[in-house]
Amino acid sequence: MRTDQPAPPGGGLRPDVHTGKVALVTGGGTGIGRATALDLAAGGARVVICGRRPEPLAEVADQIEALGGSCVTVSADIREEGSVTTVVGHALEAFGPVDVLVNNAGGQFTAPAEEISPGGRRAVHRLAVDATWAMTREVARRAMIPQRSGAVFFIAFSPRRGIPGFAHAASARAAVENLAAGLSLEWSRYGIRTVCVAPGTIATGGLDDHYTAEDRERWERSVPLGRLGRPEDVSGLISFLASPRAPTSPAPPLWSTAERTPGVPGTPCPTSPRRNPTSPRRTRPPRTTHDPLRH
Ligand SMILES: CCC/C=C/C(=O)SCCNC(=O)CCNC(=O)[C@H](O)C(C)(C)COP(=O)([O-])OP(=O)([O-])OC[C@H]1O[C@@H](n2cnc3c(N)ncnc32)[C@H](O)[C@@H]1OP(=O)([O-])[O-]
Ligand SMILES: NC(=O)C1=CN([C@@H]2O[C@H](COP(=O)(O)OP(=O)(O)OC[C@H]3O[C@@H](n4cnc5c(N)ncnc54)[C@H](OP(=O)(O)O)[C@@H]3O)[C@@H](O)[C@H]2O)C=CC1
Repeated sequence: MRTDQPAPPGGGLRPDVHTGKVALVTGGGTGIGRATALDLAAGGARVVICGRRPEPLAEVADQIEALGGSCVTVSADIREEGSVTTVVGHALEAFGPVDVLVNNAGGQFTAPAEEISPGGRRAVHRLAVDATWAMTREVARRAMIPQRSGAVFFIAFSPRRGIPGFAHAASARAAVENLAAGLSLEWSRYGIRTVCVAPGTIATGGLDDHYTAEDRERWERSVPLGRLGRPEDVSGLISFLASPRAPTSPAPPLWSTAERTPGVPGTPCPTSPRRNPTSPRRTRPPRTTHDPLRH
């Protein structure tokens, strides 16, 4: 099978596969979230996307509408108290009950574990774990539990055993993965499926902005296919799993789009330059290039 072909639009699914559904994608303005919003819309879903910056959201909405779909954007920082309620309120008001929630918003910096401050760890967990749970609970209570159906997606990391430089972020995703597994058992009584997708390393703007070319080359070498994944690899899987074709009975709660060679002791931390080099936080001790796992 050729693996370098462009991904088919809509993940190759029928253009009416999601007709009548409402999907909410957090972080839907860029990368994996953008591809997911486009794929779900290509299948006929009406889509709500949120993120902090309005510009990328507007671009995605324009793209969806140009293809004949419907998209509402909500600019919000979902870590802030109240913003989750606002986002869900907008979704319900615009399109009615949400059928598909994709908890995609997330991010982190990389640093040797011992240099991650409590505030840095907290910043990452507030987004990956707390905001994700707040969004899931809000959508479940206001839409999915009352209508006794729904599909909730979570994004984890692969490899799943821990990643050097990501002690805070990988542990946050482990929490999310466990949440998906627990909810899939608990909420099956409401007809709600909860699924965790663990992408490998996916070539997105987020990856380009936050990691060096050297990190990227090393990641590419670690992928058996020899190339990074595409956002459409992940969005196509999510679109399929949100469709009626997806397995419904005790669905495996974790799906992986790619597996990388697991980090072995000695794998150096990726470097993560700050986006704004004039940031006052640059005054912290320079990040070392030492290998935290090598004695
Ligand atoms: C397989 C895995 C591959 C995954 C790839 C992807 O996910 S690609 C997707 C990639 N996309 C993304 O990753 C999305 C973009 N990422 C982000 O927006 C940020 O990384 C964020 C999620 C932490 C946002 O947090 P925010 O706006 O709240 O940040 P803030 O500036 O207010 O700082 C809060 C705390 O964090 C600390 N701190 C921050 N940076 C560093 C650093 N480099 N070093 C050390 N520490 C750092 C900072 O000092 C402070 O702690 P303190 O001083 O109070 O103790
Ligand atoms: N690319 C990869 O290799 C992998 C990515 N992932 C995860 O997949 C998800 C998407 O990543 P990717 O597309 O690569 O990266 P991006 O950085 O492009 O996507 C992150 C999205 O989340 C939004 N976001 C971030 N913080 C907040 C916030 N506080 N409130 C609302 N929205 C927010 C961002 O928009 P804005 O900045 O405007 O708020 C952005 O649209 C992330 O959770 C990432 O960690 C997981 C494994 C691998």
